[in-house]
Amino acid sequence: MSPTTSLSPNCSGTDTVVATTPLVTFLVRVQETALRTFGEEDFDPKRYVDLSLKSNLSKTQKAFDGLPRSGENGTVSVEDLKVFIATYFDDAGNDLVYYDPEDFFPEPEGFLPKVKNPEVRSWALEIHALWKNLSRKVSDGVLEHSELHTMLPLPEAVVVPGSRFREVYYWDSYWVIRGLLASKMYETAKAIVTNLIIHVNTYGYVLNGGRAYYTNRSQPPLLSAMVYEIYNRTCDVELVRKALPALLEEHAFWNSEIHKVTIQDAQGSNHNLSRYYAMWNKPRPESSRRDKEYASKFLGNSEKQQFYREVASAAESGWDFSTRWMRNTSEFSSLSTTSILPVDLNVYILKMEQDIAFFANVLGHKSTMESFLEAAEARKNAINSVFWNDEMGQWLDYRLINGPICKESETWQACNQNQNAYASNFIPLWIDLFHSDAALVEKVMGSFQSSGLVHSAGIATSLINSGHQWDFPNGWAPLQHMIVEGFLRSGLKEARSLAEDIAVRWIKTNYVGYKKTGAMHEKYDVQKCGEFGGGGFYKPQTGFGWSNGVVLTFLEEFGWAEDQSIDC
Ligand SMILES: OC[C@H]1O[C@H](O[C@H]2O[C@H](CO)[C@@H](O)[C@H](O)[C@H]2O)[C@H](O)[C@@H](O)[C@@H]1O
Repeated sequence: MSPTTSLSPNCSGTDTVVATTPLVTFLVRVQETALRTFGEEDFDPKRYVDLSLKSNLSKTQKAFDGLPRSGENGTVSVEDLKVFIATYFDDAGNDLVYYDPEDFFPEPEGFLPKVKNPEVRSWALEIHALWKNLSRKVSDGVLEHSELHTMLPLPEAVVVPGSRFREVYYWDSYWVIRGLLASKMYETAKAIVTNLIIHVNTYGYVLNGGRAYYTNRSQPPLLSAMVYEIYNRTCDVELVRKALPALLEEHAFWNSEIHKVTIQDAQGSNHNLSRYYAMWNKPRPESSRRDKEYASKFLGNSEKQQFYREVASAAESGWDFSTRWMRNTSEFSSLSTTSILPVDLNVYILKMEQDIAFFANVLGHKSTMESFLEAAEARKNAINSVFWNDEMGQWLDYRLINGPICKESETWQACNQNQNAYASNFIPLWIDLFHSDAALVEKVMGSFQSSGLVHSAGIATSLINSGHQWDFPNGWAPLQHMIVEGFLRSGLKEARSLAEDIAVRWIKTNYVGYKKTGAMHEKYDVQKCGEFGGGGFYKPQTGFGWSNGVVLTFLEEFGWAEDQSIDC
């Protein structure tokens, strides 16, 4: 699955596409047939690209082509398709087996010492026990016959987000790991990191998720942050030794020609920043019909291909989908992810640079340490010059004037900062380079409190109710966590109490939602305590890896007093 590249002047690699597997291509045909046969109700396209073959592909394809068809569309009957699927496939999810983590104890020693309230403590233990439900190993069948599966082989245990997300996800794993550390499950945390390092060693980057159809893109790059947190708790130098070469490779990926953009500031200095850029220009196999539906608005083939790249790049951002990536916030087909320099992505890469310098120091690699300290300093300056808006007291995404078309460099213009309020405008506070500046934190805190993003049940993703899941009124665990941790780590008294206030609202909504539905949810509605979120192109999911991780992390940090109410 090596990248195929054709070069255009000053624009090398921007039409890069990573080929998919014949199995994925075939499963998309089965998926399209299933939609025609079974209809829209309860149809999840991802289920079909997650099916495993019982025997070889050509035999299965032959049987599929031989199914009796009727009408203009060549519709297969419900009965025939059901029998075909049952005969030739193992159901989605059979390619992973439940795994009993050896480091799981029902009540680990030193678990959440600050949680005194018995009701909250027993709920926290239930959340902790969910790690057992979500722990998996790739089955032996996948390891022996990978050509029969879209699941990619990985040797170690993983923790999946839950429900339809039956494989490891890149950025989800950061909050899963934070929760595992609160649960004292250090070996499980290391196993996840080992798998993600294998992704880098195999593909050159960490994949969006552990499936063949995710090989064309990554996700918000938080591998260094995972290693950093584990090292902080375990002092495992061997993990750092194993991770460092992979992190150097990952850093090169995010600074490669397709991702790197140069902006010249008002003073004439050049700054390098990164963008999301998926190596794919077709419908996403896991959501092919929706992608095609929107692309049908475009007439030309090259416009369609560009649109599909914008869709896949939005999936790479983890914010799939959001008005953040749209030129016209009410028009999904105006998606232009690759023309945007995102604040949060550059913060993650800046953290990666700092972490690499830290790890290089641990291992005594002086010149690597020095060059990454320099890289971090340069990116910090770039973030300040391109994203910071002093009047608003926020960092704003920057829209490229020339769109995705490549140029040597572009000149910065204030009007290209996106002034809409997004939770991502506050993510820089998460890292110490920004939260250690007290005057800056005070200014950003004021701006955050008057942004309209803070609601009774948490921080909204945006102010725009677009129907997309990374917009109002949804709140997502990772965004709550980074903003809370940023304020908290500033050390300012007022910022700490703001952080605690938001964490308490978030814990309550998760708790009440759990009591009402018996489940932890992927996202929540920040307007109504105890309600889960909606919108987007798939049904709301439960499980849920990062929500569990953030609740445990918040409870570990802030605790819960004996007499503190947990109700909304
Ligand atoms: O199937 C559609 C999309 O699903 C994923 O995105 C969402 O779930 C992920 C797992 O929790 C999460 O990491 C992401 O932020 C969510 O928006 C997947 O990552 C997409 O690539 C996929 O197209």
